[in-house]
Amino acid sequence: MNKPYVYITRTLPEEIVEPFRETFTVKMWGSKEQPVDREVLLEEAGKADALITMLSDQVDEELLSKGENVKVIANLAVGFDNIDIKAAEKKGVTITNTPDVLTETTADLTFGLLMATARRLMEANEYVQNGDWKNWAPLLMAGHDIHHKTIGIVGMGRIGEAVAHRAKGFHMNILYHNRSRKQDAEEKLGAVYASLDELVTQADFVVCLAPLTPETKGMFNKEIFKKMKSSAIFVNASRGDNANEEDLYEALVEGEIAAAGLDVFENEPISEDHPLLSLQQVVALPHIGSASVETRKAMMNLCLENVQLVLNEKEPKTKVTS
Ligand SMILES: NC(=O)C1=CN([C@@H]2O[C@H](COP(=O)(O)OP(=O)(O)OC[C@H]3O[C@@H](n4cnc5c(N)ncnc54)[C@H](OP(=O)(O)O)[C@@H]3O)[C@@H](O)[C@H]2O)C=CC1
Ligand SMILES: O=CC(=O)O
Repeated sequence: MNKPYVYITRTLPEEIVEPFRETFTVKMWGSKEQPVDREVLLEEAGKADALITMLSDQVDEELLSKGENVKVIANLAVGFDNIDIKAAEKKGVTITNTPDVLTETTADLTFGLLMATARRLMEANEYVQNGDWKNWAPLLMAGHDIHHKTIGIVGMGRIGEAVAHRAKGFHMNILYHNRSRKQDAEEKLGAVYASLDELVTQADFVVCLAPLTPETKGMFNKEIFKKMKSSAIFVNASRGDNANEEDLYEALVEGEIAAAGLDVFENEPISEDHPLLSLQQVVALPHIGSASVETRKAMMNLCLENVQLVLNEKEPKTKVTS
């Protein structure tokens, strides 16, 4: 009997894929960095029983209709805004993602980004490397305190809560905003529920960790930035589209907020001449929230395990539903 055919849209380490070659025929797009050509993906979908996709691949009706035999698509991310879940469900294709295994790693990065932005670490590093450091000065590279300040987390889910744990260690006051209250986070962490307006007016650090949905798209806009403190720092580690970048740029230039730490952008990779990158008070990272070697390997393994389970007519570990 022919082995099921699994197509992976990037080159993953052979040590991860190899154990699965006994049960599947695996083919991978030949680059670790470049996204798969759309035409190649459509063609491969036509031959595949399963796909492993990246967050940069659009899984839409066109792709689903080409993949006549595709039973499962495992997305190497917890976010699944690149996938038309309803269309997949209509076609009977199982979609899986990678929750939990990346939570702590992404929280580390989010809190690290908050710290780097508040304490101007990137600017200070560049200052030293450029040979500009000639003297010690009382206000040289002075930034903003983190400890005992107020953090406002929009999207207090798995990662949001893990960020709140870190914030608690820094004796921060924790506000959060979700569509529903999280009693456990309130009890364990002393987090206080707030409306979005209350949160953005009171927080020193506004951290977005909500998924990208029609409801959250552009939620950080001109009006919201205007409500923030002029000393506020905005951190976005969820999806770029949750913030309106033109409005963010204006808020930073007009001094309506103090700084921004961004791991995600409306268009990724962000172009090097993007206005946001011209601002010293912006720390920009290339979407590396979950990028530790350990976590990325765990995510890859989870995708492969989910594919194996579905192809063996079993429930996957982490199925996404609409
Ligand atoms: N930068 C990076 O590399 C990474 C980014 N991410 C991003 O982080 C996101 C969160 O991941 P994770 O914590 O695992 O997801 P969860 O689903 O656990 O958490 C998402 C939270 O957002 C809240 N939420 C949803 N809709 C809204 C809304 N309209 N307004 C306010 N809150 C809302 C949910 O609560 P409720 O339903 O009550 O509203 C939930 O608590 C991912 O979707 C992804 O986009 C994840 C990993 C790495
Ligand atoms: O952005 C990354 C994810 O896992 O979602």
